[in-house]
Amino acid sequence: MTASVTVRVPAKVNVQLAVGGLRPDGFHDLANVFLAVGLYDEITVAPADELRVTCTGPDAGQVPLDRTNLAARAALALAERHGRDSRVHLHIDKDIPVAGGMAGGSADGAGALLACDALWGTGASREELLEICAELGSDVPFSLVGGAALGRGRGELLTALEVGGTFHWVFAVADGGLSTPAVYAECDRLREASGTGAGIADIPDPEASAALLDALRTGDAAALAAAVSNDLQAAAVSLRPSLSATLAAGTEAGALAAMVSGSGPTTAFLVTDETEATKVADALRASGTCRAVRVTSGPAAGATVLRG
Ligand SMILES: C[C@@](CO)(OP(=O)(O)O)[C@H](O)COP(=O)(O)OP(=O)(O)OC[C@H]1O[C@@H](n2ccc(N)nc2=O)[C@H](O)[C@@H]1O
Ligand SMILES: Nc1ncnc2c1ncn2[C@@H]1O[C@H](COP(=O)(O)OP(=O)(O)O)[C@@H](O)[C@H]1O
Repeated sequence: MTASVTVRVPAKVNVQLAVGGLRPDGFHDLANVFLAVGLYDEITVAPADELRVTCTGPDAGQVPLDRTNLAARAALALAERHGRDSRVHLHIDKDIPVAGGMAGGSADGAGALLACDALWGTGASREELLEICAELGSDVPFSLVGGAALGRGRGELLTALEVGGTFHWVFAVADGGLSTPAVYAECDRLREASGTGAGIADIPDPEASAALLDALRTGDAAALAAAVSNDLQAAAVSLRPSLSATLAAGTEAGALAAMVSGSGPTTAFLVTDETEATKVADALRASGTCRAVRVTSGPAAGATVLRG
Protein backbone atom coordinates (compact mmCIF):
# COMPACT_ATOMS: atom_id res chain seq x y z
CA MET A 1 0.00 0.00 0.00
CA THR A 2 1.20 3.54 -0.79
CA ALA A 3 2.52 5.21 2.39
CA SER A 4 1.90 8.78 1.29
CA VAL A 5 1.02 10.88 -1.76
CA THR A 6 2.20 14.44 -2.50
CA VAL A 7 0.39 16.75 -4.90
CA ARG A 8 1.51 20.17 -6.11
CA VAL A 9 -1.12 22.84 -6.91
CA PRO A 10 -0.66 26.33 -8.41
CA ALA A 11 -1.97 29.75 -7.38
CA LYS A 12 -4.05 31.83 -9.81
CA VAL A 13 -4.49 35.37 -10.99
CA ASN A 14 -7.72 36.56 -12.63
CA VAL A 15 -6.80 38.41 -15.82
CA GLN A 16 -10.46 39.31 -16.19
CA LEU A 17 -13.02 39.23 -13.40
CA ALA A 18 -16.38 40.50 -14.65
CA VAL A 19 -18.96 40.40 -11.86
CA GLY A 20 -22.71 40.26 -12.56
CA GLY A 21 -25.50 41.16 -10.14
CA LEU A 22 -26.07 39.55 -6.74
CA ARG A 23 -28.04 36.30 -7.22
CA PRO A 24 -30.76 35.13 -4.83
CA ASP A 25 -28.37 32.41 -3.55
CA GLY A 26 -25.83 35.02 -2.41
CA PHE A 27 -23.36 34.40 -5.26
CA HIS A 28 -22.59 36.53 -8.33
CA ASP A 29 -22.48 35.28 -11.91
CA LEU A 30 -19.00 35.76 -13.32
CA ALA A 31 -16.96 35.84 -16.46
CA ASN A 32 -13.80 34.80 -14.64
CA VAL A 33 -10.67 34.37 -16.77
CA PHE A 34 -8.24 32.39 -14.63
CA LEU A 35 -4.52 32.04 -15.30
CA ALA A 36 -2.56 29.59 -13.12
CA VAL A 37 0.84 30.92 -12.05
CA GLY A 38 3.95 29.25 -10.68
CA LEU A 39 3.52 29.69 -6.93
CA TYR A 40 2.57 26.37 -5.38
CA ASP A 41 1.23 24.65 -2.29
CA GLU A 42 2.20 21.00 -1.77
CA ILE A 43 -0.28 18.71 -0.05
CA THR A 44 0.86 15.37 1.35
CA VAL A 45 -1.62 12.78 2.59
CA ALA A 46 -0.86 9.63 4.59
CA PRO A 47 -2.98 7.20 6.64
CA ALA A 48 -3.26 8.20 10.34
CA ASP A 49 -5.16 7.43 13.56
CA GLU A 50 -7.45 10.42 13.07
CA LEU A 51 -8.15 13.15 10.51
CA ARG A 52 -5.42 15.69 11.14
CA VAL A 53 -4.19 18.82 9.29
CA THR A 54 -0.78 20.43 9.69
CA CYS A 55 0.71 23.34 7.79
CA THR A 56 4.16 24.83 7.31
CA GLY A 57 5.29 27.96 5.44
CA PRO A 58 5.52 31.70 6.08
CA ASP A 59 1.70 32.18 6.45
CA ALA A 60 1.04 28.86 8.23
CA GLY A 61 -0.21 30.57 11.41
CA GLN A 62 -3.21 31.99 9.52
CA VAL A 63 -4.41 28.62 8.20
CA PRO A 64 -7.25 26.86 10.08
CA LEU A 65 -6.24 23.32 11.10
CA ASP A 66 -9.73 22.03 11.92
CA ARG A 67 -12.38 20.53 9.64
CA THR A 68 -13.08 23.92 8.05
CA ASN A 69 -9.75 23.62 6.22
CA LEU A 70 -10.57 23.01 2.57
CA ALA A 71 -8.09 20.11 2.43
CA ALA A 72 -9.93 18.36 5.29
CA ARG A 73 -13.30 19.09 3.67
CA ALA A 74 -12.05 17.57 0.39
CA ALA A 75 -10.84 14.38 2.12
CA LEU A 76 -14.14 14.01 3.99
CA ALA A 77 -16.20 14.57 0.82
CA LEU A 78 -14.32 11.91 -1.17
CA ALA A 79 -14.31 9.43 1.75
CA GLU A 80 -18.06 9.80 2.21
CA ARG A 81 -18.85 9.29 -1.49
CA HIS A 82 -16.64 6.19 -1.78
CA GLY A 83 -17.00 4.67 1.69
CA ARG A 84 -13.33 5.20 2.57
CA ASP A 85 -11.67 5.72 5.94
CA SER A 86 -11.12 9.48 6.28
CA ARG A 87 -8.50 9.07 9.01
CA VAL A 88 -5.56 10.68 7.21
CA HIS A 89 -2.85 13.17 8.02
CA LEU A 90 -2.97 16.07 5.56
CA HIS A 91 0.15 18.19 5.51
CA ILE A 92 0.13 21.50 3.63
CA ASP A 93 3.45 23.04 2.66
CA LYS A 94 2.08 26.49 1.94
CA ASP A 95 3.79 28.96 -0.37
CA ILE A 96 0.62 30.68 -1.70
CA PRO A 97 -0.26 33.84 0.30
CA VAL A 98 -3.24 33.23 2.63
CA ALA A 99 -6.48 35.17 2.05
CA GLY A 100 -4.62 36.98 -0.74
CA GLY A 101 -6.91 36.52 -3.74
CA MET A 102 -4.66 33.80 -5.17
CA ALA A 103 -6.87 30.80 -4.33
CA GLY A 104 -4.53 29.13 -1.84
CA GLY A 105 -7.33 27.46 0.10
CA SER A 106 -8.88 26.27 -3.16
CA ALA A 107 -5.50 24.87 -4.22
CA ASP A 108 -5.32 22.86 -0.99
CA GLY A 109 -8.86 21.55 -1.50
CA ALA A 110 -8.12 20.41 -5.06
CA GLY A 111 -4.73 19.00 -4.02
CA ALA A 112 -6.11 17.01 -1.09
CA LEU A 113 -8.84 15.59 -3.31
CA LEU A 114 -6.36 14.37 -5.93
CA ALA A 115 -3.97 13.08 -3.24
CA CYS A 116 -6.70 11.13 -1.39
CA ASP A 117 -8.00 9.73 -4.68
CA ALA A 118 -4.49 8.39 -5.41
CA LEU A 119 -3.85 7.17 -1.82
CA TRP A 120 -7.15 5.28 -1.61
CA GLY A 121 -7.15 4.10 -5.24
CA THR A 122 -10.65 5.52 -5.54
CA GLY A 123 -10.36 5.92 -9.31
CA ALA A 124 -12.85 8.79 -9.35
CA SER A 125 -13.46 10.19 -12.83
CA ARG A 126 -12.32 13.69 -13.75
CA GLU A 127 -16.01 14.69 -13.88
CA GLU A 128 -16.63 13.45 -10.34
CA LEU A 129 -13.52 15.20 -9.03
CA LEU A 130 -14.66 18.45 -10.67
CA GLU A 131 -18.13 18.01 -9.17
CA ILE A 132 -16.66 17.62 -5.65
CA CYS A 133 -14.39 20.61 -6.30
CA ALA A 134 -17.42 22.76 -7.20
CA GLU A 135 -19.13 21.72 -3.94
CA LEU A 136 -16.05 22.85 -2.00
CA GLY A 137 -15.86 26.34 -3.55
CA SER A 138 -16.25 28.34 -6.74
CA ASP A 139 -12.49 28.50 -7.45
CA VAL A 140 -11.62 24.89 -6.55
CA PRO A 141 -12.34 23.33 -10.00
CA PHE A 142 -9.83 25.71 -11.61
CA SER A 143 -7.15 24.76 -9.08
CA LEU A 144 -7.54 21.16 -10.25
CA VAL A 145 -7.25 21.91 -13.98
CA GLY A 146 -4.79 24.85 -14.02
CA GLY A 147 -3.54 26.40 -17.27
CA ALA A 148 -6.01 29.08 -18.28
CA ALA A 149 -9.79 28.84 -18.27
CA LEU A 150 -12.97 30.86 -18.47
CA GLY A 151 -15.15 30.29 -15.40
CA ARG A 152 -18.88 30.96 -15.85
CA GLY A 153 -21.69 30.57 -13.32
CA ARG A 154 -20.13 31.42 -9.96
CA GLY A 155 -16.75 30.54 -11.51
CA GLU A 156 -17.06 26.74 -11.34
CA LEU A 157 -18.20 26.06 -14.93
CA LEU A 158 -14.92 25.91 -16.82
CA THR A 159 -13.91 26.13 -20.45
CA ALA A 160 -10.19 25.62 -21.07
CA LEU A 161 -8.46 28.47 -22.91
CA GLU A 162 -5.57 28.33 -25.31
CA VAL A 163 -2.46 30.28 -24.27
CA GLY A 164 0.16 31.09 -26.90
CA GLY A 165 3.10 32.02 -24.68
CA THR A 166 4.47 32.64 -21.21
CA PHE A 167 3.30 35.69 -19.27
CA HIS A 168 5.65 37.16 -16.64
CA TRP A 169 4.22 38.45 -13.36
CA VAL A 170 5.30 40.17 -10.18
CA PHE A 171 3.04 39.83 -7.13
CA ALA A 172 3.09 42.21 -4.18
CA VAL A 173 1.85 40.46 -1.04
CA ALA A 174 0.03 42.79 1.37
CA ASP A 175 0.07 42.72 5.15
CA GLY A 176 -2.99 40.74 6.26
CA GLY A 177 -5.73 39.30 4.08
CA LEU A 178 -9.14 40.37 2.79
CA SER A 179 -12.28 38.27 3.22
CA THR A 180 -13.71 37.26 -0.17
CA PRO A 181 -17.39 37.63 0.91
CA ALA A 182 -16.58 41.07 2.37
CA VAL A 183 -15.07 42.21 -0.95
CA TYR A 184 -18.11 40.99 -2.94
CA ALA A 185 -20.39 42.76 -0.41
CA GLU A 186 -18.35 45.96 -0.79
CA CYS A 187 -18.69 45.68 -4.59
CA ASP A 188 -22.50 45.49 -4.12
CA ARG A 189 -22.43 48.42 -1.69
CA LEU A 190 -20.44 50.58 -4.13
CA ARG A 191 -22.87 49.70 -6.94
CA GLU A 192 -25.87 50.61 -4.76
CA ALA A 193 -24.18 53.86 -3.71
CA SER A 194 -23.51 54.80 -7.34
CA GLY A 195 -27.22 54.39 -8.08
CA THR A 196 -26.97 51.45 -10.51
CA GLY A 197 -28.35 48.87 -8.09
CA ALA A 198 -26.53 45.58 -7.41
CA GLY A 199 -29.05 42.88 -8.36
CA ILE A 200 -29.20 40.63 -11.42
CA ALA A 201 -31.82 42.92 -12.98
CA ASP A 202 -29.51 45.94 -12.55
CA ILE A 203 -26.16 44.66 -13.83
CA PRO A 204 -25.57 43.33 -17.37
CA ASP A 205 -24.57 39.67 -17.73
CA PRO A 206 -20.80 39.44 -17.41
CA GLU A 207 -18.98 38.58 -20.65
CA ALA A 208 -15.40 37.58 -21.39
CA SER A 209 -13.51 40.18 -23.43
CA ALA A 210 -12.74 39.00 -26.98
CA ALA A 211 -9.58 41.15 -27.03
CA LEU A 212 -8.38 39.52 -23.81
CA LEU A 213 -8.98 35.98 -25.06
CA ASP A 214 -7.12 36.88 -28.28
CA ALA A 215 -4.20 38.24 -26.30
CA LEU A 216 -3.99 35.01 -24.30
CA ARG A 217 -4.20 32.93 -27.48
CA THR A 218 -1.41 34.86 -29.19
CA GLY A 219 0.76 35.21 -26.07
CA ASP A 220 0.84 39.01 -26.53
CA ALA A 221 1.66 40.58 -23.15
CA ALA A 222 1.07 44.20 -24.27
CA ALA A 223 -2.36 43.30 -25.68
CA LEU A 224 -3.19 41.36 -22.52
CA ALA A 225 -2.16 44.35 -20.41
CA ALA A 226 -4.51 46.59 -22.40
CA ALA A 227 -7.42 44.19 -21.84
CA VAL A 228 -7.12 43.08 -18.18
CA SER A 229 -9.92 44.13 -15.81
CA ASN A 230 -11.17 43.31 -12.35
CA ASP A 231 -14.64 44.39 -11.19
CA LEU A 232 -13.62 43.65 -7.58
CA GLN A 233 -10.65 46.03 -7.68
CA ALA A 234 -12.55 49.15 -6.57
CA ALA A 235 -14.06 47.19 -3.68
CA ALA A 236 -10.69 45.80 -2.57
CA VAL A 237 -9.12 49.28 -2.71
CA SER A 238 -12.10 50.74 -0.86
CA LEU A 239 -11.54 48.24 1.97
CA ARG A 240 -7.74 48.60 1.81
CA PRO A 241 -6.90 52.11 0.48
CA SER A 242 -3.16 51.49 0.88
CA LEU A 243 -3.32 49.23 -2.21
CA SER A 244 -3.41 52.37 -4.38
CA ALA A 245 0.18 53.15 -3.40
CA THR A 246 1.31 49.61 -4.26
CA LEU A 247 -0.42 49.76 -7.65
CA ALA A 248 1.18 53.14 -8.35
CA ALA A 249 4.65 51.90 -7.36
CA GLY A 250 4.45 49.00 -9.83
CA THR A 251 3.12 51.23 -12.61
CA GLU A 252 5.88 53.81 -12.05
CA ALA A 253 8.46 51.00 -12.22
CA GLY A 254 7.28 50.12 -15.74
CA ALA A 255 4.76 47.29 -15.32
CA LEU A 256 2.57 46.81 -18.43
CA ALA A 257 -0.47 46.40 -16.17
CA ALA A 258 -1.13 46.76 -12.45
CA MET A 259 -4.19 45.16 -10.86
CA VAL A 260 -5.60 43.60 -7.74
CA SER A 261 -5.50 39.78 -7.89
CA GLY A 262 -9.10 38.57 -7.56
CA SER A 263 -10.53 39.79 -4.24
CA GLY A 264 -7.06 40.93 -3.13
CA PRO A 265 -5.21 42.24 -1.31
CA THR A 266 -2.33 40.76 -3.35
CA THR A 267 -1.56 43.04 -6.31
CA ALA A 268 -0.43 41.64 -9.67
CA PHE A 269 1.91 43.29 -12.17
CA LEU A 270 2.21 42.02 -15.74
CA VAL A 271 5.67 42.64 -17.22
CA THR A 272 7.34 41.97 -20.59
CA ASP A 273 10.08 39.57 -19.47
CA GLU A 274 12.25 38.35 -16.58
CA THR A 275 14.53 41.41 -16.68
CA GLU A 276 11.55 43.74 -16.31
CA ALA A 277 10.19 41.49 -13.56
CA THR A 278 13.38 41.96 -11.54
CA LYS A 279 13.21 45.71 -12.03
CA VAL A 280 9.57 45.98 -10.97
CA ALA A 281 10.12 43.60 -8.04
CA ASP A 282 13.07 45.69 -6.77
CA ALA A 283 11.03 48.89 -7.04
CA LEU A 284 8.09 47.35 -5.18
CA ARG A 285 10.39 46.15 -2.38
CA ALA A 286 11.99 49.60 -2.16
CA SER A 287 8.58 51.30 -2.09
CA GLY A 288 7.78 49.85 1.33
CA THR A 289 4.15 49.45 0.23
CA CYS A 290 3.97 45.65 0.58
CA ARG A 291 5.08 42.81 2.87
CA ALA A 292 6.73 40.59 0.24
CA VAL A 293 7.31 40.40 -3.49
CA ARG A 294 7.12 37.26 -5.64
CA VAL A 295 8.23 36.84 -9.26
CA THR A 296 6.75 34.09 -11.39
CA SER A 297 5.05 33.27 -14.69
CA GLY A 298 2.01 31.53 -16.12
CA PRO A 299 0.31 29.46 -17.33
CA ALA A 300 1.22 26.73 -14.82
CA ALA A 301 -0.05 23.14 -14.80
CA GLY A 302 -2.97 22.25 -12.53
CA ALA A 303 -2.90 19.83 -9.57
CA THR A 304 -0.17 17.25 -10.23
CA VAL A 305 0.87 14.15 -8.29
CA LEU A 306 4.58 14.56 -7.48
CA ARG A 307 5.21 11.47 -5.34
CA GLY A 308 3.32 8.36 -4.29
C1 LIG B 1 -12.96 36.31 -5.91
C2 LIG B 1 -12.50 34.98 -6.46
C3 LIG B 1 -12.05 35.19 -7.92
O1 LIG B 1 -11.54 34.02 -8.50
O2 LIG B 1 -11.45 34.36 -5.75
P1 LIG B 1 -10.35 35.02 -4.72
O3 LIG B 1 -9.75 36.18 -5.45
O4 LIG B 1 -11.07 35.42 -3.46
O5 LIG B 1 -9.32 33.94 -4.49
C4 LIG B 1 -13.66 33.93 -6.42
O6 LIG B 1 -14.81 34.38 -7.08
C5 LIG B 1 -13.99 33.46 -5.01
O7 LIG B 1 -14.10 32.08 -5.05
P2 LIG B 1 -14.06 31.19 -3.71
O8 LIG B 1 -13.04 31.72 -2.77
O9 LIG B 1 -13.96 29.77 -4.14
O10 LIG B 1 -15.47 31.53 -3.10
P3 LIG B 1 -16.60 30.59 -2.46
O11 LIG B 1 -16.00 29.84 -1.31
O12 LIG B 1 -17.29 29.81 -3.51
O13 LIG B 1 -17.60 31.71 -1.91
C6 LIG B 1 -17.28 32.52 -0.80
C7 LIG B 1 -18.20 33.71 -0.82
O14 LIG B 1 -17.79 34.64 -1.85
C8 LIG B 1 -18.91 35.23 -2.47
N1 LIG B 1 -18.94 34.83 -3.90
C9 LIG B 1 -18.11 33.88 -4.38
C10 LIG B 1 -18.14 33.54 -5.72
C11 LIG B 1 -19.08 34.20 -6.55
N2 LIG B 1 -19.17 33.90 -7.85
N3 LIG B 1 -19.89 35.15 -6.05
C12 LIG B 1 -19.84 35.49 -4.74
O15 LIG B 1 -20.57 36.37 -4.30
C13 LIG B 1 -20.12 34.75 -1.71
O16 LIG B 1 -20.35 35.66 -0.67
C14 LIG B 1 -19.64 33.42 -1.13
O17 LIG B 1 -20.34 33.05 0.05
N1 LIG C 1 -6.13 25.20 3.24
C1 LIG C 1 -6.40 26.50 3.46
N2 LIG C 1 -5.47 27.42 3.23
C2 LIG C 1 -5.76 28.73 3.44
N3 LIG C 1 -6.91 29.19 3.90
C3 LIG C 1 -7.87 28.30 4.14
C4 LIG C 1 -7.66 26.93 3.93
N4 LIG C 1 -8.79 26.30 4.22
C5 LIG C 1 -9.67 27.22 4.62
N5 LIG C 1 -9.12 28.44 4.57
C6 LIG C 1 -9.83 29.71 4.92
O1 LIG C 1 -10.09 30.39 3.68
C7 LIG C 1 -9.83 31.79 3.79
C8 LIG C 1 -9.40 32.31 2.39
O2 LIG C 1 -8.13 31.84 2.12
P1 LIG C 1 -7.44 31.74 0.68
O3 LIG C 1 -8.04 30.68 -0.13
O4 LIG C 1 -5.98 31.63 0.97
O5 LIG C 1 -7.70 33.17 0.07
P2 LIG C 1 -8.50 33.73 -1.16
O6 LIG C 1 -9.93 33.25 -1.05
O7 LIG C 1 -8.38 35.21 -1.02
O8 LIG C 1 -7.81 33.23 -2.38
C9 LIG C 1 -8.74 31.89 4.86
O9 LIG C 1 -8.81 33.09 5.56
C10 LIG C 1 -9.04 30.70 5.76
O10 LIG C 1 -9.90 31.09 6.84
